[in-house]
Amino acid sequence: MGQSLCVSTCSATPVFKVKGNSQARPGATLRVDGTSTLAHGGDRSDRNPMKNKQLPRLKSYRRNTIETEHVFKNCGEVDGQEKLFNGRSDLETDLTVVCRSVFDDEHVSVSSVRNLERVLREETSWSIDADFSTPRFGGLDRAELSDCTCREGETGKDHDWNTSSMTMEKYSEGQISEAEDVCFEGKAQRLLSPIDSLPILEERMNRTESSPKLKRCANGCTVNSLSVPSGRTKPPPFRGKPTRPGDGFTTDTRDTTDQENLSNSTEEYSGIQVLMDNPNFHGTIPRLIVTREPSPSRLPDAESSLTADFSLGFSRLSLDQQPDEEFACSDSGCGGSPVQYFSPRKLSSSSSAGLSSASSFEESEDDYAGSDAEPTSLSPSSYGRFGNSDEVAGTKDWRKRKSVVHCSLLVDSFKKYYPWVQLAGHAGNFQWDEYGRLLKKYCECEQLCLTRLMDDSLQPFVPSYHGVARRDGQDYNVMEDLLASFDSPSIMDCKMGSRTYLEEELVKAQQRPKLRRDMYEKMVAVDPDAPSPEERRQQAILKPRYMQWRETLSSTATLGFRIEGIKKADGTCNTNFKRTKHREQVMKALEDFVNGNSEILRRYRKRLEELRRVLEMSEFFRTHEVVGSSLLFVHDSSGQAQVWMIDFGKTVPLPPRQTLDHRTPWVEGNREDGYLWGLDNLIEILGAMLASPQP
Ligand SMILES: Nc1ncnc2c1ncn2[C@@H]1O[C@H](COP(=O)(O)OP(=O)(O)OP(=O)(O)O)[C@@H](O)[C@H]1O
Ligand SMILES: O=P(O)(O)O[C@@H]1[C@H](O)[C@H](O)[C@@H](OP(=O)(O)O)[C@H](OP(=O)(O)O)[C@H]1O
Repeated sequence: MGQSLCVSTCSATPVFKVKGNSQARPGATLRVDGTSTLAHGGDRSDRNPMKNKQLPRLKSYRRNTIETEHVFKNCGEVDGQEKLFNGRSDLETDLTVVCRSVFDDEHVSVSSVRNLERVLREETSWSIDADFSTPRFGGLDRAELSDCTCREGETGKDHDWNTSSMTMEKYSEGQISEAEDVCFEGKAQRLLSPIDSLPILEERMNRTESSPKLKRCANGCTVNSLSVPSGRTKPPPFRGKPTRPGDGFTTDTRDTTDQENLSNSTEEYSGIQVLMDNPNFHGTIPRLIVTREPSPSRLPDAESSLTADFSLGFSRLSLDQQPDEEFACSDSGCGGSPVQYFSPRKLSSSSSAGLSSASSFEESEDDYAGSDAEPTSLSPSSYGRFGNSDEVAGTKDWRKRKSVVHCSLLVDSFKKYYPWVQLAGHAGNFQWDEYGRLLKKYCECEQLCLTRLMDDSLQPFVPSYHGVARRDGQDYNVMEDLLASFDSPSIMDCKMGSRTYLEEELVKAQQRPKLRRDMYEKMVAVDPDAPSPEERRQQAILKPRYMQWRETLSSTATLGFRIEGIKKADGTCNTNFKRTKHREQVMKALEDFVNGNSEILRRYRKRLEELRRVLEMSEFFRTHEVVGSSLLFVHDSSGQAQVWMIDFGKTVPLPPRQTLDHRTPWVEGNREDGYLWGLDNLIEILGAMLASPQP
C-alpha cells in the first residue's frame, strides 16, 4: 500500500452560522430570531513520505481553524414543551444546531436545517429538519418545519439577504459579531422520532431519579403530533426489533432506491456472461477451498487441517471489483449482515461519497502498494469539515482503509481539540457529532447488537450506544468515542476470532460466486505466489478465499486473533501486521506497543481477564456468532489502560436454542467463531510476557 503519510484538515470553505431564537408549536409556527455569522475553516495539508513517521501534533490544526463561536440560542416550544436551544447552524454542511432543553438541562441537537441558503437569499419558503437528542438518553427526535419566512431582527421586518455565502467570506471576526439579526417564521410540519432510539430513551429514563422531568421533555420531543403533510408517514411504534432509521421520513427515498439498485446491480453483474466478457477471464471459475492451519495451542482434534470444498454454481457468478455486495452492510464498513429478518440495505460504492470523516489522514505503513493503496491526500472539501474530496466527487471507489485516519476533533461543548484515530476498517465510515460522539456509518446488524449490548453484562466493555442519527441523508450509529478520555493515547486494534467471514458468506459464495479482482490484487501485492494458477488466469478470487488466505497468513488461524494496527503515543503508526503470525512476533509487537511498560501490560491482562469472565456469562455472547469484531486497546501516560469490544457489523444472532462456546474449533455448520480461544491465547501471551519481561 502507499507509504506516504498525509494530513489534511478542515474545510477551507467558510462556515456560515446563525444564531437566534426560535419558537415552535405543534402544527403551528416556528420562530427563529437571531443573528447570522460565519466562521472560516482553514486547511492544511502535510505530507510525510516516510514510514512510521511522527505524526504532526494534532493541536497544530487549531491554528488553521479560525472559528468564531456563536451560540445559537433558541427559545421555543415544541409540542407544548418549552425549549431553550443553544447551538449553531452550519450552512455548508447541511447545518447543525446544538440545543439545550430547559427542562432537564440536557443538550439536545438540532440538525439538517435545509434550504437555509435559499431562504436567506430569496426569502422564500424553507424547511428545517431538526434532530433533538439528549446524549445521556440517546433520544433522537426530529422536527420538520416548512414555509418559513426570513425576516430581519426582532422588529420582524423582512430581511433583505442578498449576500451569498461566498461574499460573506470577506467578513472579519469583528464584522461577524455585528451581523444583523434575522428572524425566521414557519410552520412545523411534523415532529417525529426515529424509533430506534426510543427503547434506550425509555429504558434509561426509568433508571434515573429525574425520570418524570425527563420523560416530560422526551415525550414532548417524540410524539408525532405536529401536522404531517399527506403522503408522509408516521414512524411505526417500536416493536422490539430494529427498524430502519428514517422510517417515517418519506423524503428519504433511499430504501427503495437502494433496493432497486441492489437488484439491478445483482442482475447486471450476475451471470457468467460478465466473466466471459471480461478480457481477464479465461473461462474457469475458481474452486473455493477453505483451509485452516493447525494451531499449536489448539486441542489435538482441532489440529487437523480443515478443508471445505465448494463446488461453485455457475448460474450466478459475477466478477466484482467492489467490496462484496451480497450483504446488507458490506460496503458500509459493516461487512454485511446476513440477518434474515432485516430488510437488506445496500449502499453502492458511491454512496460513501461525502462521508469521509477524516480531517487529517495518514497513509501509513502497509505491506503492499497495489491498487489497494489509498489516496495520499485529502483535499479540503466543501462537503464538510472532514470531507474527502475524492469520495465526495465519487471519483474514488469505496474500499477498505489500509491506513490510519487521524483527525483533530473539536468538541463544541468542551471547546477542546483531541486526536481521534481510525486504525482499521473501512474508509469514510466515521464522523462525529457536537458532543464528540462517534457516528459510524449505519449498519443494521451493528445497531441491533449495540442496542442489545446496552442491556447485557457486556455493556461496560462496549462503547455506549446513543441510537441513530442522520446526516446529509446518511444514517449513522451514534456511539461513545472511546478515546475521548485519554491524553495522547496509544491504540491497538486486534481482530478477534479464528474466522473472519460468516458462514453465510460461504453459502453466498457457493450460491452466487462473485469474483473479486480487488482482492486478487491485494493478495498478489503481499505475496505474488499466493494465487493458484487458476486464480492467476482469472486475475480474481472469491472473498472467502481471500479472507481465509489472510487468516492463515496472519495469526488469526494460529492464535485466534490478529493485530490490525497500532498507533503509539509518539505518533508512530503501523498497520503492517499481515504477516505477524507467530507467538513471538505477536509478543514483540505487544512489547513495542506498551513500550516495555509491564504495568500497562498487567492492566491489560487484568481487563482481558475481566472481559473473559463476563463473556463467559453473557447471554448476548452465548447467542451470537461474533465475527470480525475487534478489541480496541487504549492506554496513555497517565497509566490508564482499557480494552473494549468494537465492530459488530458481522455479529449475528444464532437460531433459537443454538448457542456457542466460542472455543470449539469451527467446522462448517457449527458457527463457532473461536473468539474465546483467541482471548485465551492473548491472555496467555500477556502472562508469558509478564513472567519473563523482555530485556
Ligand atoms: N467507539 C470507538 N471509539 C474510538 N475509536 C473507534 C471506535 N470504534 C472504532 N474506532 C476506530 O475505528 C477503527 C475501525 O473501527 P471498526 O472496526 O468499527 O470499523 P469497520 O469499518 O467496521 O472495520 P472492518 O472493516 O474491520 O469491518 C478502529 O480500529 C478504531 O481505531
Ligand atoms: O484487511 P484486508 O486485507 O484489506 O481485507 C479486508 C478485511 O478482511 C475486512 O475485514 C473485510 O471486510 P468485512 O469484514 O466487512 O467483510 C474486507 O472485505 P470487503 O472488501 O468485502 O469489505 C476485506 O477486504
